[in-house]
Amino acid sequence: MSAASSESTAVSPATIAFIGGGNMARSLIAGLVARGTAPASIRVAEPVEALRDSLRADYGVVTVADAAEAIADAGVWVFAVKPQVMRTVCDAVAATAAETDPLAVSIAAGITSAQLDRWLGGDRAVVRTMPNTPALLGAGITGLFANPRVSDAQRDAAERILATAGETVWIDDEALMDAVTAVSGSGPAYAFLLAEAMQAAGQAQGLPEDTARTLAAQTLLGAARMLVESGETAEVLRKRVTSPGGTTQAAIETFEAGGFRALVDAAITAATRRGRELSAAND
Ligand SMILES: NC(=O)C1=CN([C@@H]2O[C@H](COP(=O)(O)OP(=O)(O)OC[C@H]3O[C@@H](n4cnc5c(N)ncnc54)[C@H](O)[C@@H]3O)[C@@H](O)[C@H]2O)C=CC1
Ligand SMILES: O=C(O)[C@@H]1CCC=N1
Repeated sequence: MSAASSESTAVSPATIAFIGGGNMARSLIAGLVARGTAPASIRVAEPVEALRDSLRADYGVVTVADAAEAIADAGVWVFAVKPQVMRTVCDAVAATAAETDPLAVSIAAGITSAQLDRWLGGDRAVVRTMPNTPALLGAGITGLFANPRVSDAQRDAAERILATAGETVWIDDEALMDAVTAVSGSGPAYAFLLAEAMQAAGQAQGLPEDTARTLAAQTLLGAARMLVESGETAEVLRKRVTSPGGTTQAAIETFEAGGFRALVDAAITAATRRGRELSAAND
């Protein structure tokens, strides 16, 4: 199949090409198909055969080994590869981008819209996004930034794709996308770390492993639902659990004395800095 279709009319704005069919692409594809996007309108370029096979088997999407085949007739290209290979991947498809003028959507940490625009040959419509893994359940959140070349229709198209993964929030200042990455892109891992630590501490107090795991997981789920559904702040909800002189106060004072807030701040600062480093290191 030719990489660059000479007939631009063959390009469909409704056809979505994923370049990279790994974990995050799989989550987004699951959301798109579950919410009604025709699998035949989704192309996935993924070099690993086993991943291609499972995407085709699970979602009925069209899978190919090479990006050139996936992008030929697609109006939207979703770049879902690691930041470290993004430049090489863009170089390989830049000539087609110049011919077909697609909307380029990236989910890569760190990589800026200006880099993507430049690597795709310049004057390209680019939406830089940062989803997270709860996308797999439609319970994710994605930050999005559009460069000035993106039309209203393309903005809507990007929003529709990422909305299948959960909530969306547009960011006007791209410099803040590294902070979005640090808070919500990486954030599920922080919740899982807390769950691991709560489970281990519960086991250390004598609880059976399964019981400790269920107690920790269900507690995080319930607390997260209260945060989202009650309309109250985390501080108010925390104080309501904390009876004066009670068990929670004993725990919270221990967290505060151990520098919990400063530690979270340092962690999110480190993740934000790493996003900037990924941009510079892969330019
Ligand atoms: N894992 C996460 O929680 C999140 C990841 N991201 C971003 O998503 C991107 C992908 O991350 P994951 O899905 O976790 O990684 P992954 O490693 O699971 O997926 C990347 C896929 O790209 C494929 N690939 C490599 N070279 C390719 C090429 N030339 N053409 C087509 N495919 C190629 C790989 O075989 C792999 O399957 C990264 O840029 C990451 O920053 C964004 C939000 C959250
Ligand atoms: O750790 C990472 O670099 C990616 C981006 C956000 C979540 N995972």
